Amino acid sequence: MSTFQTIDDLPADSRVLVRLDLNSPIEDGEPQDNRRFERHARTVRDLADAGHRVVLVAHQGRPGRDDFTSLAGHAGILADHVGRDVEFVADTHGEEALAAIEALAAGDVLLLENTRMCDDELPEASPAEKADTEFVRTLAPRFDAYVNDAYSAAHRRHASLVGFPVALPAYAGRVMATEYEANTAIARREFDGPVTMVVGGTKATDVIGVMDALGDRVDRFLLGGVAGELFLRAAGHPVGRDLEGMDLFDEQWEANRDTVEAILEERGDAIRLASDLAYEGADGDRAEVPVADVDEKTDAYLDVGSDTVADYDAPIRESDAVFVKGALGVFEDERFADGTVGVLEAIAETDCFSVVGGGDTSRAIGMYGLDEDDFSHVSIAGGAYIRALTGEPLPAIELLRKADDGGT
Ligand SMILES: Nc1ncnc2c1ncn2[C@@H]1O[C@H](COP(=O)(O)OP(=O)(O)OP(=O)(O)O)[C@@H](O)[C@H]1O
Ligand SMILES: O=C(O)[C@H](O)COP(=O)(O)O
Repeated sequence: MSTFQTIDDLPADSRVLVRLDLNSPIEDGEPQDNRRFERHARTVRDLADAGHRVVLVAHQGRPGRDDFTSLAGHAGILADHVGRDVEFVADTHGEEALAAIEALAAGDVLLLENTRMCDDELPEASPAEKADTEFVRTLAPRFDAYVNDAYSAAHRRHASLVGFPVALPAYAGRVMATEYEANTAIARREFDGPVTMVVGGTKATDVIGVMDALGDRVDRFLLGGVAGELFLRAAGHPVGRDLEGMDLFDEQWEANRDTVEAILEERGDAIRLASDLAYEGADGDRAEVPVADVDEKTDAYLDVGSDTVADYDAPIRESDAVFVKGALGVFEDERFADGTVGVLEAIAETDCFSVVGGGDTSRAIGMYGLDEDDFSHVSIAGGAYIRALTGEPLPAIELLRKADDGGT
């Protein structure tokens, strides 16, 4: 039995309310196209092609932040990916929204306004409390079913994520089902051979928490990025100097020092640290230094070095599964992309099960001409991916699961 009821199980001619995650980078006030649109388009297209009436809800940013804006621009980008019109109404659940929902014909697609513009959406609360908000009580009776495709927001207990599945029969969309299967594979430990995790990026506290929680479900951790330098510090090397204007190292070092030292002590054999690092030399070019030669914290290291890339190659090729969380360097700058790209290339060349997660890190695949099809799964989730890796239940997903068990 599959974990969820999916959109393939929907009764014919349903009126469906569909939660997507279209949260995107905003530049000059406009949403920027990204993988989320492309992935969700498949769910929307399949629902519309099946003749359902499709109403979409999604969020953008948070009140008080620069990226908190209307979904008007998102509708056009989504329409291009779906290959159908996506009507937009600048209302979440008022008269205008209700009239537009009422007017839909079979196969029509309508996007409502940013859910976070509705006061009932954000404060986190229990599913029962969220189901009892005016937002959910007003919209739910207009639909036959609720579809959750917003895997990457499933760690939030917001009305559109946990309220509607209490009020309506709930189904998983294509993105939800695919992301769930791939990202929980490591927690379910469904591999016979070695499992490797590549750990990097700037959110050291998050990834160190994952390393701690995963314990021996992972055989080898290959480290880089900020987390990697914190482990090198714990091993006695004076690294971890911030670029001007950043505070990535000292605070995260204080917060994680005990955990890092404990992991090194307990799982030292499983941890591979960089043997060399790259920095910006006096002439502006990439320069490298063996970690053993670093005796003063004078340079900001922006990538792992070429010996490290070579060291990480064999463990990747010997693995049954490789999970990536975070970049090994500042790959946005071509001079410091070797670590991230080298590791991704090695993974792409093997036929192991591979998952690349994190919005930033997965951008490197397109930037450096790698083929997404060479990876088993490229996740569009950030916080939800981190939690899924360790098997932590995500509230919105638990509700879909209960629906499959016949509960509410
Ligand atoms: N040594 C370093 N110093 C500063 N930044 C670094 C370093 N190594 C990697 N990075 C940065 O880490 C970023 C990617 O990691 P991040 O922790 O943001 O995670 P992500 O998992 O890709 O994304 P998200 O969690 O935001 O979806 C890249 O943008 C890269 O520039
Ligand atoms: O972009 C994301 O990671 C998700 O949409 C969750 O957004 P949030 O962190 O603002 O809740």
